[in-house]
Amino acid sequence: MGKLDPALWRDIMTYLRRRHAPICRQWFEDLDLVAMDSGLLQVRTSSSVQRNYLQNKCLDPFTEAAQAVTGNLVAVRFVNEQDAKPSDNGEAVAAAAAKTAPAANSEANLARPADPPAEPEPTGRRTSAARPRHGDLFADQVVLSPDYSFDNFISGPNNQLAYAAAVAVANQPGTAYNPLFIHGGVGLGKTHLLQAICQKIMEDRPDTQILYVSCDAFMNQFIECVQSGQMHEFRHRYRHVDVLVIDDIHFLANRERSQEEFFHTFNDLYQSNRQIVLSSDAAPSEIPHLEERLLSRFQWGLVANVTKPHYETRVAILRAKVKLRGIEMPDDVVGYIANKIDSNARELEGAITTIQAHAALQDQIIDLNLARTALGDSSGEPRTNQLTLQQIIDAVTDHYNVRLSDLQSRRRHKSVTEPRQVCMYLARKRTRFSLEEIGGYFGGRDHTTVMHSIRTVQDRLESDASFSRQLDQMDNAIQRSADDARSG
Ligand SMILES: Nc1ncnc2c1ncn2[C@@H]1O[C@H](COP(=O)(O)OP(=O)(O)OP(=O)(O)O)[C@@H](O)[C@H]1O
Repeated sequence: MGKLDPALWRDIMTYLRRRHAPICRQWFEDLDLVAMDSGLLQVRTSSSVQRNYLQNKCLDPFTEAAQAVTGNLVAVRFVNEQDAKPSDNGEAVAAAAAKTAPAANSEANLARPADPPAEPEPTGRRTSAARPRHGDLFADQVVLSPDYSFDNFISGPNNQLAYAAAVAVANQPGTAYNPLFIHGGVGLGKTHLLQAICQKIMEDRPDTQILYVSCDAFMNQFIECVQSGQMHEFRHRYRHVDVLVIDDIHFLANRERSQEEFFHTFNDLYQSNRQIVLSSDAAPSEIPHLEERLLSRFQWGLVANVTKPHYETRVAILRAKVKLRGIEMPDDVVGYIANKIDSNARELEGAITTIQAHAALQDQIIDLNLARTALGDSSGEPRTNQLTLQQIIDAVTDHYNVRLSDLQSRRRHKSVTEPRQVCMYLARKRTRFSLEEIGGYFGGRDHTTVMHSIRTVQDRLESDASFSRQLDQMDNAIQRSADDARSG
């Protein structure tokens, strides 16, 4: 084994902070360089969650840093105590699965007595801990983020019930609230709470078998298993766990066969007191075309809503995120961001990333001036690349030859629904209006309808080249009119 130069790790960390600041976290300080042998650099982490996260999300920057600092073609591998001392008693092995954008987050902690101990591959993108049991069938797994713990969650009036219920479920899975159903708009912490539940249970009860998947993964696996005659494997996977966590369950809307299968999965788990945790962008009663029997089951336990954070909570979230990243941000900058962005925590985080990137590029400390410039309003004016809703409406109504009053009406004919959906999609993409605001403008529709419209357009863009060209034309027309407005 090669002798370890103590400066090596320090230099790697310095390189990462300079070149890859957004990925750096305070908990990186707990990482340790344990071996450097035959071109393989081993970094010890303090948990399997950290190990899987780093191996899946941060391998490239760490490898780049290690190669830049050593000048050699080294590979990096993340390990933890369990890798050093493999267990043979069939204890739980963490397997990962979650919603990094754009897919949903989900992590599994599957007990697999017959499996070998988890050992990440040095250069692979997926840890063997995340290796599926049945070939590639269950491979669409994502990774738990060490950031998404209860300690890092800010509880406020907007999420108190959901937070308290999540903690109760994590402390007593299967007995506190079953199912726990958390719903709310985008970026409001639903996935964070789901992952925090998983991590707490993994810490306190390592033998618990947890399966955490996105609803998309559930449905895709179901379809594949039906087609390949592997329903036995599918049912074994979903019905032999202690805790089943499914993110974005609203995707079950309109999916009759998936709903049917989920109904039986639910019953099986529920009847044997196993915990079910679900998240959704809408309350059970607002999920379109959800079978009555599922609707009532979703309401058996606790339904908790998360809403937009108030100013004080936004400030606290910003402070927590800044601390997690190990950066300095003066109070006036925190206050400025909290004032400017009132939509959701994801956007608050995005603002921190933008400001951090500006500071790194200009090699400056973060202050109010830099924050204002970074967020695009040094003059106090709205951002220049921001479009107005009217510009979008003009382009879309021109293209489809419809009137705004049609789009705002209750009419559901395709000649009206398509331009309405396109308007909602473009409004969400090109303006800062919230889902609620957009829905309100287009005939008092709720945010779930807007979400549904956006998804419909996105799906079509992927499968219909002619539609995609038309959307490009409208987008170009909108941009031209915005350019004209600016120059005129
Ligand atoms: N109360 C909170 N405290 C700390 N961080 C939060 C809080 N709410 C949200 N966040 C952070 O905001 C980001 C987005 O949260 P998350 O992914 O959980 O949202 P979501 O409700 O699942 O949204 P979506 O429906 O779009 O998936 C995450 O980084 C999360 O840590």
